[in-house]
Amino acid sequence: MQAKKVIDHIQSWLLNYVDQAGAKGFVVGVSGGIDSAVVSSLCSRTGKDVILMEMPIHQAHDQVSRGKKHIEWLEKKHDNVSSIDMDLTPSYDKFVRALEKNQDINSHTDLKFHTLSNVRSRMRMVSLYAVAQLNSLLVCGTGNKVEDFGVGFFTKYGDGGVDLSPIADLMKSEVYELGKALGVNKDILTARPTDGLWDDGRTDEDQIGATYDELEWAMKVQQKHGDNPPENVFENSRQENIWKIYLERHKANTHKMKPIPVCEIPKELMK
Ligand SMILES: NC(=O)c1ccc[n+]([C@@H]2O[C@H](COP(=O)([O-])OP(=O)(O)OC[C@H]3O[C@@H](n4cnc5c(N)ncnc54)[C@H](O)[C@@H]3O)[C@@H](O)[C@H]2O)c1
Ligand SMILES: Nc1ncnc2c1ncn2[C@@H]1O[C@H](COP(=O)(O)O)[C@@H](O)[C@H]1O
Ligand SMILES: O=P(O)(O)OP(=O)(O)O
Repeated sequence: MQAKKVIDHIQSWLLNYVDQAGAKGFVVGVSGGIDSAVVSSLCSRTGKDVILMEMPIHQAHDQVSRGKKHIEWLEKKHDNVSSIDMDLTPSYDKFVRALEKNQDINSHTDLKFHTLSNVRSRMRMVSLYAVAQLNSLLVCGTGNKVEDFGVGFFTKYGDGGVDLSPIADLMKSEVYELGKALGVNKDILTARPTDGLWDDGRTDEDQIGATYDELEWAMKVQQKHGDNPPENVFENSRQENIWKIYLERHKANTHKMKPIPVCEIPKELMK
């Protein structure tokens, strides 16, 4: 990949899109992870208004401080960049208490944590859109190709609810390459990817059972062979297992990758 040229390409794409939309710039949630670090850096380079939002919800300290450091770096470097620190923890806690009054969430621990992880992501989406509308900005997405079109590892209408998606045609390893070329700091480049949505601090790899490199490999297998690759594609049992993990997630999450189904009314019923 020609990283510098890809950066210029995305920068022009962002500029063209925001201009034709008649918006003033972008709002980006910054988590301390690589995807949001790269997207916020790319948006900052456009010269348009950029608001970077840090939105902790019972967040691990290291994630918050990586995010803050990155935001400070971009604010120093670019006059068009400003930031908002919005602690969503109290609102989230209130929401959980209200939910508990109406739903028995405590008897299904796994389902409770899973559900609430997605609530966190959706609360951030609500906050990003509020700030976007108040400032005539667009909500810029941070999903990469493996998350968005491979395993569907994002929250529907949470971090998946965005206006435009500048890095969704790049594999995770390519996002790291851009990160290096953009000068993103080492703490972010070496942090283990995590959605930061779970109190026990589990990483994406802990959740999925495969690394992003492994998932990338599986996605390439799918691109080449479809959903039924020949046996000889797999060199060992680990590869067979990764393929199973990948395909299962891909199939279960296909609904997130397509427009929502609309019930078409037969013409004869409309007469
Ligand atoms: N980028 C990241 O790393 C990132 C960000 C956020 C979340 N995550 C992770 O992603 C996962 C998201 O959880 P999820 O996928 O269970 O939640 P989700 O809310 O994204 O998707 C599940 C919901 O989709 C709907 N749905 C399910 N099947 C459907 C179908 N066939 N057609 C239409 N709609 C359907 C239902 O409303 C269901 O509750 C979690 O594990 C979370 O930790 C990762
Ligand atoms: N703590 C956070 N502050 C701001 N924005 C955040 C935070 N955590 C996540 N985000 C945004 O959501 C996407 C996806 O997050 P994952 O950590 O991959 O789940 C992230 O890129 C931020 O834009
Ligand atoms: O989306 P981010 O920025 O949180 O990156 P990662 O998923 O690598 O933590």
